[in-house]
Amino acid sequence: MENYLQQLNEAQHKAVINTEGPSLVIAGAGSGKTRVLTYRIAYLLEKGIAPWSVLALTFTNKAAREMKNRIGQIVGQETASKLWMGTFHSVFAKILRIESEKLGYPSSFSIYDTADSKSLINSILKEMGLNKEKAYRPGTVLGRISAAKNDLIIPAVYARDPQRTSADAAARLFRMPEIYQRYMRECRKAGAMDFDDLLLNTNILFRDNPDVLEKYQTRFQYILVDEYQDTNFSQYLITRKLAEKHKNICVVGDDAQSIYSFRGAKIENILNFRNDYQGYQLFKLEQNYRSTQNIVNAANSIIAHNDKQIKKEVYSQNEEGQKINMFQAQSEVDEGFIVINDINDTRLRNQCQYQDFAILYRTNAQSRIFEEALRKKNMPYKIYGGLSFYQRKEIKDLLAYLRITVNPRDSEALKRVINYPARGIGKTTMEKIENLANQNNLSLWEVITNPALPNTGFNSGTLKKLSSFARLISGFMSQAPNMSAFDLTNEIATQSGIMKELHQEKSQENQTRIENLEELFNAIREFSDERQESGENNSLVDFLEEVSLLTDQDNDKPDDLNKVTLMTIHAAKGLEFKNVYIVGVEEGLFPSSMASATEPGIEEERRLFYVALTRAEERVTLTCARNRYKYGELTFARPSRFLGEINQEYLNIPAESRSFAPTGKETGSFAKKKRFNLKDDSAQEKKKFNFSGKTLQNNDSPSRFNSLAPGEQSQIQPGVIIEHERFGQGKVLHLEGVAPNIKATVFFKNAGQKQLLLKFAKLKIIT
Ligand SMILES: Nc1ncnc2c1ncn2[C@@H]1O[C@H](COP(=O)(O)OP(=O)(O)OP(=O)(O)O)[C@@H](O)[C@H]1O
Ligand SMILES: [Mg+2]
Repeated sequence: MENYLQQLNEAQHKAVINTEGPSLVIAGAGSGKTRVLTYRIAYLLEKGIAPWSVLALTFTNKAAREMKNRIGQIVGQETASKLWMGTFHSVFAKILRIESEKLGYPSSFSIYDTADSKSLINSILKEMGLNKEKAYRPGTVLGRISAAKNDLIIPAVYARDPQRTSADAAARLFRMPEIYQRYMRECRKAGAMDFDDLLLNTNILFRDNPDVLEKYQTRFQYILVDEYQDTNFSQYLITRKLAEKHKNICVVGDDAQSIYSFRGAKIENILNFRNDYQGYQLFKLEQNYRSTQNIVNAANSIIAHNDKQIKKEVYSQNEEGQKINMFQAQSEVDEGFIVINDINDTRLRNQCQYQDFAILYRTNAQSRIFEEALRKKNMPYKIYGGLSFYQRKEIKDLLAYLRITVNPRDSEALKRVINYPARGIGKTTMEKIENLANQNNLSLWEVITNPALPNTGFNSGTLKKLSSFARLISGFMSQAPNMSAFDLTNEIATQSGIMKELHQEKSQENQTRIENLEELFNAIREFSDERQESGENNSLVDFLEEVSLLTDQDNDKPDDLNKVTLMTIHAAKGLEFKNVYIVGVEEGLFPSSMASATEPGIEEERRLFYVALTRAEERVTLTCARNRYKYGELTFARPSRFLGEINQEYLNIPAESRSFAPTGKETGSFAKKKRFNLKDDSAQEKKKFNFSGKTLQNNDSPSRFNSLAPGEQSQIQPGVIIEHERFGQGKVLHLEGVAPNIKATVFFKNAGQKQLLLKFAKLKIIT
């Protein structure tokens, strides 16, 4: 057997073999947290713990797959395949299917994706006559419902929660409680759960069924969670409940990499851990194995600008490595070419593979420029997120047929295909059916198949069309139990008329669609075979579940190996690449303009920047553009404040890009100044963890007026109210010049219009 324990340093080794009781591993990026978790599981299995009594929760399915694979190499794949391992959503979806009856759901419940949820919200808004109101955008409404669910606030409580209702009132969303209530009702009628329901319903299941909770508490002797800093309250509570009995819970995380608070992630979960599990063991890992010294130091220097963090240091004993490169391009198109050319040069010079390169951006929309440049150069690439394979129209159409076959009450799926291919079931008919469904508290399917339907005023032509659709679906339903998922899908593609429809008009577009559907058949076959081999469930329900729970990191196909990777930084969490390009490092883009308004927002963006930097093993390149199109208009872009915040020692700035040389006072080496000081349980340490405590608040500075730090300078934007040491309060009118020589024109109430050079002016930002 492989001696994997030798592949650990002393601190990691300790964290692996001390398996009993609660453990907290908090450590910086690339220090082997995921490796510790992986080897800890291998170690447990080797000691004879049954794989099905281990529950391991990862942030993506891909991470789970890789971890399982690695464990399999040590203890045998068969044993590894029996672990309960996956994302929160996929593991608890599995448990919910087993226990669905207790919640009044069918075991083949559908999982609504974001598009389904938005479409449902749209219908609800329409019914309530709110669809023309500007405040009620489906995305906004869904965001609020999602936040409520992840805080375990159900509709009845929502309406009584003053914090929520007053926030809604401020956003002019007065009818949120009712929308939320209706949304829940519709999902239930449809036998569907959205992503957040998977967690909420798990909590409800455990709350209302002590026997069920006890069963899983007993089963899961060991619970392990990766990326703990990004769990939300709902997830936190699930693990806490499950761990109550054995208390063998090990969580690993890095507060500096918490980047999902916009989705409800709570950094406080780490703090709660300390309170919930008295006598827990704390493990700290200090050595980064991933990156060069230069990259680690640069990353430390940037995260040091955040107030709210658990102080810790990470060091690398890898090579010092080269400095971080920076390029400022004229335009976004130039940025694309600079990056692609640099990838090509580096690949040839350093004999790298395409797969050694990643281009990371803040928003999906930035990918297009790089895709075009890569295509022009004939370089292979794979792109994550954005419009993934499973979001294509033809794929969603066929999947919708599969969904209603396993759960005919799935109204979003039904709406999608009842008239595709065209069957003459028009909008008016659908509106009537939806009304009937609402009035009688039924799903659309229950209306269509209702014996009383002929008495509701439809003409005989329409009735015929509806019953022929119902017969088609019923046919699929009765075939389903006797057919493999693959054969059934083929059958449905033909009998539904989708294939005929696509073959009828011979266009390039339709040809591509047919190829995509064939790809879907392949995916189903692969899924069935793989699952069969490992002895896991491989029904159509399981396939649909897997597809609906794919994350941005998951569309990695085996043939996708030697390609340049394009992804958002959020999706890059946990991953590593030899060469990393962080692009669009500009104010308003990164940090994003939405986040720049508040200090917590900026801190989260800074953590995101830290995550981006620490993905790299050898080389980091930062790029920005002078001009960029925004909403169809060419705008002047300023380099990001983050460029000024990196300790200059670690940067290589070409002469033509000197304009963003940092000017701030933060040039001392953070790495040398501060040692890792996360000590176990000392009173002083507790204080540091207390985020609301004084130690982490920086608002008691001695003088009221200082020159602005480079980070703050970029908060000075037209419209911002400032207070000047001598001139008093004034409003910023406009800015000119490039950092660090930005001049602001300000109108002061008492002193009139003045021009200030921001790097010298002694100011305070008021709003
Ligand atoms: N003791 C070690 N010896 C050699 N390589 C190691 C050691 N520990 C970890 N590594 C390697 O260092 C890299 C980073 O490890 P890992 O991904 O586990 O870190 P992490 O703390 O989970 O990072 P992140 O914070 O990005 O999630 C991996 O390539 C891993 O294989
Ligand atoms: Mg990790």
